[in-house]
Amino acid sequence: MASSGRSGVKHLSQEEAQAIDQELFTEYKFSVDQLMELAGLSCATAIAKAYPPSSFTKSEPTVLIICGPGNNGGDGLVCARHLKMFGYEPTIYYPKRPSKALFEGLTTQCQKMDIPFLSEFPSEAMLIDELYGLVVDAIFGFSFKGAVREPFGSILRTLEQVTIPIASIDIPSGWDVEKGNPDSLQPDMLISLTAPKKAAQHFTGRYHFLGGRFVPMALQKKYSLNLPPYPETDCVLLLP
Ligand SMILES: NC(=O)C1=CN([C@@H]2O[C@H](COP(=O)(O)OP(=O)(O)OC[C@H]3O[C@@H](n4cnc5c(N)ncnc54)[C@H](O)[C@@H]3O)[C@@H](O)[C@H]2O)[C@@H](O)CC1
Ligand SMILES: [K+]
Repeated sequence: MASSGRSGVKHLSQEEAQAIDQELFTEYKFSVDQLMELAGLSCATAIAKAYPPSSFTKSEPTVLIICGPGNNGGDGLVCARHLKMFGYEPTIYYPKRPSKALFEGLTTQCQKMDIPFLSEFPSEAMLIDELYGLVVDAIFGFSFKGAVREPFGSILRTLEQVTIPIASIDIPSGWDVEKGNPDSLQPDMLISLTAPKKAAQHFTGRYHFLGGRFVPMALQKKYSLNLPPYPETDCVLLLP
């Protein structure tokens, strides 16, 4: 069933999100690297708009980025690299790394840019609040299904306790892609890539951005995305 939010933009089911993703690769011949770069850049840009370095109360604009095992995690690695370029101090936690050239390359790029990778996740939410000004949740995106498996269950339980803002990439992790999850993370920011997923209708944080300005018009029309126009050359748009 079609659904749309206040802006009139379509909210996608899990199946539709995966179908558009596949079509971008198979019919439109984009590569994953290309779209991941644009997705990650959108996320870093949205973060820079909502939380400029000058707004951080810490002496440095420190950001903890938690990357999951799929492409959502890849978006997080790209986002970290751009945040560093924008003057932030990102730190990455990446516990489950796929052995694929794409992810290995993105990891090396971050390492060579002196972005630290934590070997263990902070055991207490209080430690995260003390050390960082923002958390980026790049754990799960639109392919998440079922009950959360470890080590991500305990990571999410810790994140539920932090008081600093959380910015979620594409889906707040632990949320059902269509139904949401009132008992899991409640992020302050959501960056919906391509188009919001149905779960975004349960988002109550301050900033809902649309990002990933790469969907060709014919594909937007085929899926009736009804995307609002992005301003000028911007790669992100703040939704009402
Ligand atoms: N088409 C698009 O719009 C684009 C999507 N991108 C990103 O790609 C994401 C989708 O990526 P993927 O399809 O790789 O999937 P995800 O990154 O959503 O997650 C899949 C991974 O999570 C694991 N997983 C799934 N359910 C789990 C559970 N219950 N407990 C523990 N682990 C679980 C899977 O085994 C798999 O390793 C999007 O949300 C978006 O962030 C971008 O990279 C590029 C463009
Ligand atoms: K996420």
